[in-house]
Amino acid sequence: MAQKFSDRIFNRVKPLWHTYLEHPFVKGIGEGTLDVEKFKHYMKQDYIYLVEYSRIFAIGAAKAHNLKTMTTFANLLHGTMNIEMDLHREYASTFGISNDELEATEPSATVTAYTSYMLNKAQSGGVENAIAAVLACAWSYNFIGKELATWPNAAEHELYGNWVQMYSSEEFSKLANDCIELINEIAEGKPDHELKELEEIVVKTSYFEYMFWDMAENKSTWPIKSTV
Ligand SMILES: Cc1ncc(C[n+]2csc(CCO)c2C)c(N)n1
Repeated sequence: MAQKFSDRIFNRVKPLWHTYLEHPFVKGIGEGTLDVEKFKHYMKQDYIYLVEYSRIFAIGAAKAHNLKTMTTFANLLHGTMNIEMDLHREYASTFGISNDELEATEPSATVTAYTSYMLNKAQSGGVENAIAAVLACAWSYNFIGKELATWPNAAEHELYGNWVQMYSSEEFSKLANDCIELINEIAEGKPDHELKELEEIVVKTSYFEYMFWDMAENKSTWPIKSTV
């Protein structure tokens, strides 16, 4: 059987994704030692990241060529805005952060660059660009979640256990697999130069994922603090 496009992509990003597992922020979640102030910064930034990210699912649904693709994007949109963002709202409420405060978070340089890149790719291309833009996010979180779930007590940790459980869950594995299935369907019959472009989007978003972990670890916003 011919190699699936997702296998080709995975071979390319695997070394990169393994560096996530070595990242101090991700290790801190898995080992339960992460500084809670870093986690709060991450949660707030991730919340507004997910707002922009959700727009890509909506663009994908609008650009879909068939009902199955449209339904998958709609399910991902629903899952993100309701299930995934509920996790953030629950964490925020335990930290005494209101939903309004969450929503009013000023996006960091990394979040701005990452979401602008994805939105640009999704808006300037066809439905295949939208799926390539969202693939690394949904898939790499499931990759990390499933790995951390095998670490001793990670899924039972009183604070970070819910995070590990959510991203390793069957429900999120299904969402990631739906994205993988979509990219394979969309890749069918496409010439290699077009596949290369899609692969590039997945590689770039994988780099942005690493930058996101760095941003969280360093609690960074913008390089120069504004005085205006
Ligand atoms: C920076 C960043 N990247 C990826 C995800 C994970 N994620 C985003 S959408 C989606 C699919 C279904 O909601 C998943 C798993 C995140 N939260 N933050």
